[in-house]
Amino acid sequence: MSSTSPTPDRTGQPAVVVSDVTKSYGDRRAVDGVSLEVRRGEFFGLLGPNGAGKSTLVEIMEGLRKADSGSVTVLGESPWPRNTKLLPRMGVQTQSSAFFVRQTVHEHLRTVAALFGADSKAVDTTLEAVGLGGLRDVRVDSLSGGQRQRLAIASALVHGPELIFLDEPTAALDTEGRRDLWGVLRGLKAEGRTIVYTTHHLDEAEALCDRVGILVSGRLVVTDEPQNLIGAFGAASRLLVPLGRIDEQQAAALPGVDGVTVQGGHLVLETRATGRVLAALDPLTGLDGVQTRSPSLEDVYLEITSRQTRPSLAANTARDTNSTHDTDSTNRQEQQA
Ligand SMILES: Nc1ncnc2c1ncn2[C@@H]1O[C@H](COP(=O)(O)OP(=O)(O)OP(=O)(O)O)[C@@H](O)[C@H]1O
Repeated sequence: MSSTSPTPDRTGQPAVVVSDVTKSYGDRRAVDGVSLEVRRGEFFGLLGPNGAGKSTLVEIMEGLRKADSGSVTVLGESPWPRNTKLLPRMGVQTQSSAFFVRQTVHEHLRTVAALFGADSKAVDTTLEAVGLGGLRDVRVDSLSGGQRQRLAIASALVHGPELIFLDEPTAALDTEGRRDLWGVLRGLKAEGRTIVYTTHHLDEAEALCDRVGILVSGRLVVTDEPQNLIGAFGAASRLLVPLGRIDEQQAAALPGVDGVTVQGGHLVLETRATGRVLAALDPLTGLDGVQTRSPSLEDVYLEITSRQTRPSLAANTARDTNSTHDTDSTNRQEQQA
């Protein structure tokens, strides 16, 4: 999208290195000993429930907040105290991005581009990319919430930064706007840029991210590729059987079925042995109309976050993952056990 491609990295250093970072607000521990690395060119998603510490952690990486302890390196530099050398190399969209509200959309973005010494031609291409081309002459204070969000994203991208931080960039967007932004983000990754973003949309994280990290109560519980997490946690598949074929008790008694619920017009059979259950269903009901749903990142996320918030299971997860720090895939087998 941008005319400026990121300078190829010849150092082999990760884009971001976070080591044992801690941050409290009063007696509330928002980030609790987090360590992680984001590789150059990687699309990294930070996931977690409300209040888990995602924004605080991202703002520490961006140099907008000071960690209480631990260290952070961004593109080989410390982002704190405010490091002006990093500003042209980073794009930042926060949940409270500031705007020049009396300017038009185009004037606003031109001002932002000028602050970074960016090419003014990038203003038009960036507005088009985020779907604001038709609103260039509208005043910022007349924009809807979703349109402002697009402008905040445009403001983070207009100077062609090599590392982009986006905090819930699709939160206020409609379905079409979300899908459009996915295209923009994929384009940025294809240009070799590194993206660190937070989201509550698990389908989006699964579709876009090379790796995700899940934060719960300030602690990084796991970090891995979405597909690896789905495999490692052995989340259940679902078989949807039209109602009236078999009853709940019969379904629950089938070998390999872990649970049965009724949803809409279907019995939903949870299983980690799809083939066995299909083989058992076939002689009873036939397989016509039976649908199979594979486990998703959302299933794994719900399993991990509920384990962490239920004390007895949290103890198991802490033991299984060996450490609550950057576990990556190394402990996958233990997690499964
Ligand atoms: N400026 C602040 N002053 C005091 N407490 C804060 C401040 N910012 C965040 N917190 C608290 O720190 C914790 C982590 O907040 P943070 O915004 O980082 O979480 P989050 O994961 O980004 O949440 P969300 O998904 O709701 O945006 C929360 O308990 C929040 O109430």
